[in-house]
Amino acid sequence: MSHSQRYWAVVPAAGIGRRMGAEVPKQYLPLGRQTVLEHTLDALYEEPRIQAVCVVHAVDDPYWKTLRYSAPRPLIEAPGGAERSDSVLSGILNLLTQAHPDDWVLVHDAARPCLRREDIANLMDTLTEDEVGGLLAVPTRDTMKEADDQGRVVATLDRSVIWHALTPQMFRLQTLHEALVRARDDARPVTDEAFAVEHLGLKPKLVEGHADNLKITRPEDLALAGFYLQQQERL
Ligand SMILES: Nc1ccn([C@@H]2O[C@H](COP(=O)(O)OP(=O)(O)OP(=O)(O)O)[C@@H](O)[C@H]2O)c(=O)n1
Ligand SMILES: C[C@](O)(CO)[C@H](O)COP(=O)(O)O
Repeated sequence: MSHSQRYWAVVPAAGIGRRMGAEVPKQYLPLGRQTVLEHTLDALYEEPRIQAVCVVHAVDDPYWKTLRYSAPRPLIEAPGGAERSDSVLSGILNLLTQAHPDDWVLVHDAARPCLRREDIANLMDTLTEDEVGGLLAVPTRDTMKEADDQGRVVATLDRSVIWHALTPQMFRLQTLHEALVRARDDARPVTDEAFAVEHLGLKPKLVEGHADNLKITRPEDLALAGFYLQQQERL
């Protein structure tokens, strides 16, 4: 690699939180004295190798401007899209105006505030010389069943090969750009970055993280996130 490698982050924060069913999008719900999104940003800025964070928020988002977040390093804004993958692509396009295509980007959900410092560092250390990139993930713990359309078990799966995909997901900017543009042009829905990269014929690396890096999705998840932040002495 001829240039010195740099690391950027994209935080998709343009969702409406339909499954959460709260009065405000879940990234703006309070967890102690800060919002979910501010805890997430704190976690990313704690990693000194990340030189700037691009927050992707909805164009008409009235909540973003009410935050009084003081970022310790550059914070870039980009407009959100209809799906998560559209929002991530918007962030990538913004970064490509100022970054090198071979720079790394870590995409991390706004709704995952409990990301551990050591998990980001481990992801970066593991992948920095990798050809493809990869993602934090945790192996499944339970016995896994495959169902038919009647909700009846048709198979018990080999759980040793099944992982839960978490974020951050870390790829080179040009790889992720190509993957997301191709997914968009093929009208293929992709629920995470790795899914898009897989369709380029590449194999993202799974880096084991921790299950406390949960995504706040349903109402009961908020209290659990508060508990995990307390355990990490961040609340
Ligand atoms: N069009 C979208 C949809 C989602 N996200 C972000 O992607 C992350 C993970 O998505 P998810 O948990 O599905 O969030 P929501 O779309 O807000 O939730 P729901 O599907 O329940 O509406 C969240 O940080 C969310 O803000 C985004 O930036 N742009
Ligand atoms: C990217 C993600 O957080 C990985 O688990 C996830 O795919 C987000 O979307 P979901 O529809 O809530 O699974």
